[in-house]
Amino acid sequence: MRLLGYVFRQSAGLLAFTVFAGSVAGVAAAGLISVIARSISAKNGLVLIWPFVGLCLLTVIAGSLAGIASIRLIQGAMYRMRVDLSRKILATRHATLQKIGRRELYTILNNDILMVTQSFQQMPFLLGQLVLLLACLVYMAWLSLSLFLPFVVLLGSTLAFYFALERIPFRKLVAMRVQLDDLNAALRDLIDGSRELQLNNDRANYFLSEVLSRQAALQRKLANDSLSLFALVSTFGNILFYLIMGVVLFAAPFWGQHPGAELTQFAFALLYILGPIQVLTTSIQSLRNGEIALRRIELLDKTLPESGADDARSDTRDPWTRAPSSLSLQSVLYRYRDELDELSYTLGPIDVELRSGEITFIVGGNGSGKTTLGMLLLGLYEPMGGTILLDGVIVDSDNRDRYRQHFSAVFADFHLFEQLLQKDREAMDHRANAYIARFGLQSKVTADGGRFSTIKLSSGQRKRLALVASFMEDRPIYLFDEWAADQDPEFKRVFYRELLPDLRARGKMVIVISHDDAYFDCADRVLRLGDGRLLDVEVDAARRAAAV
Ligand SMILES: Nc1ncnc2c1ncn2[C@@H]1O[C@H](COP(=O)(O)OP(=O)(O)OP(=O)(O)O)[C@@H](O)[C@H]1O
Repeated sequence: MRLLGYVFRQSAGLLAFTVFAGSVAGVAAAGLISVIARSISAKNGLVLIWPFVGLCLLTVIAGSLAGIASIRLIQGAMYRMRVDLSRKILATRHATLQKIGRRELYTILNNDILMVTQSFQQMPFLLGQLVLLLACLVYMAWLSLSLFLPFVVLLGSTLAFYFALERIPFRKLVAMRVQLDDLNAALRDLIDGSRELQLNNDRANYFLSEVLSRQAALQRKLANDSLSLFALVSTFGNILFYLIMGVVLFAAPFWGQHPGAELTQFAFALLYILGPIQVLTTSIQSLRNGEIALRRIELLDKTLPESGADDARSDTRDPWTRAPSSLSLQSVLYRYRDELDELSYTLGPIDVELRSGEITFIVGGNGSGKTTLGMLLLGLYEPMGGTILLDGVIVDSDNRDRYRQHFSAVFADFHLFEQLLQKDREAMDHRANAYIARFGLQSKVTADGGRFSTIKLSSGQRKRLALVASFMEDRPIYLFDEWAADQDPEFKRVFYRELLPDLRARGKMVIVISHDDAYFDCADRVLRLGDGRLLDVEVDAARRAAAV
């Protein structure tokens, strides 16, 4: 039902057509049974040949149309589900995404959507079988009400019993899906940490036997338990059904007169509906898988805000029409909470003002809060206290998305896109190739057709390419988090002594998180953090250094 509900919301018309075609196929198949059953007891069975051929054709045509329509319906629904979720993820606060966790997001986007697709895909066939079953029941009632009534009561009780029993393997299936997150985390560790593991066989063996195999074995156990139980429940259900057939047929002579032909046709219909019943009971497990996956997707969907609910999208009114000249933090506070929702770290309160045409360094020891302050400045974290003002305008959830559009950043754990992700590819290629040459990468990579020719480069080279992408954005405010950490001495000098002053000369506000104390003199202002507090603000560092 959940699955049908979702598809219905996506495209009611196509769903109605699928249901209609599937039902026609089911009714036609039931008509075939009636024709075959009648031909067994008819004196001249040949007269039924045209109805037989016609119903065969109708079953095939309606069944095929239902199949094709359902494929389009489901693929369309899955496409929209993927795009909607991706859009919502982009509209979600970074802190919320961090809380949900990468592995959960990956499992939902990869595994769960695929699972739902597979589960949906059999819907029209199952619907056809259900309609066939219902049509056969109607036919059986028409054949003999006195045989049908005890049969239908027994069938109803068996089905109720079956669904009560089926809750047990269903619970195991839910546990299996929950554990899949842990298995996927181990698999990601295997892939991301393969170098470290290949260097140390003892660690690799421990990882294989104690981490990965353990998770894989747990998944196997849960799968074995749930699938075996499903198979048992299904077989049990089928046997009960045979028992019902036996009870109805053997006991028939004891409750009323039944002509031979009526009994034969009823027995034939009974045998025939065994097929749809078996199909429906054995497909329950796959439907349940789809249902569990869809629940995870819906849960994520609810956790993520409606488009624009977290931070209004940038199509809202822009309070900043000119390039900003000042960015102030007033008593800004941010707190991390641990798994138990207890406070684990506090940054701030921080009061500081940054200006355009200035280079500001944020310095301090590991864990002093530099990156956290950077995230607050970028508008990727929302302050838990205090205010951020850009050109005197308070940044809030109505304008935070607009605010973010003033920044370009290269994070310490940056992500390098192969595509330039900008329109007007030709002009962009031209600009990108100019930066590529300036950053000394022209022999390694080119920009062509809106993408880099390769991103398989050394880590320092990849970082230079990330700088190309950042410079291409041409934003009024730049933030670099330990950008120069893995650059050779020559390019480090170029970065601090040429590129940063160039940006400053172009009126940009430049924020640099750095441990390179040899270059602190490049800054107009140095913010020194210690244990989440702003210990010191050194102003005019660059000018004083030049004067010495
Ligand atoms: N996602 C997170 N969840 C919980 N706590 C975090 C998280 N990220 C950082 N912290 C905590 O915040 C503190 C500051 O981290 P931050 O990354 O801002 O430091 P940093 O000064 O940039 O350090 P480094 O120089 O090592 O990059 C850390 O001590 C850590 O305990």
